[in-house]
Amino acid sequence: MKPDITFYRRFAADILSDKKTITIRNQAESHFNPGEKLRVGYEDNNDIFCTIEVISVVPVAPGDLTNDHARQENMSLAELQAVISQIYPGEQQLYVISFRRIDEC
Ligand SMILES: CC(=O)Nc1cc[nH]c(=O)n1
Repeated sequence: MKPDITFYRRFAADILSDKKTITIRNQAESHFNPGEKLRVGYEDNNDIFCTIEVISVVPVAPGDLTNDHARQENMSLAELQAVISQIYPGEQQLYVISFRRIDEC
């Protein structure tokens, strides 16, 4: 079965150990709703590695990212800003998807 959302493989360990509890996405992936349960897969092969429940989806401008966002990504703010500008160059509107991991697969 296809995942509902995918992550780069390098983020999987942090998700599975509950150190990463948000993901920042663009409009194309802002359609999730609180309470929705999502199958989570690897970006490179779509293999599913866990399930998460969406807690909230909140708009954020890249310039408004904070240390609190970085802590929830298990990164420094400088690392988070670099990752976001690499994945979403030039995007002015992003969305913070907060989640809790339900289980490993
Ligand atoms: C596949 C993909 O886009 N993964 C992302 C993007 C932004 N944040 C994140 O945690 N994972």
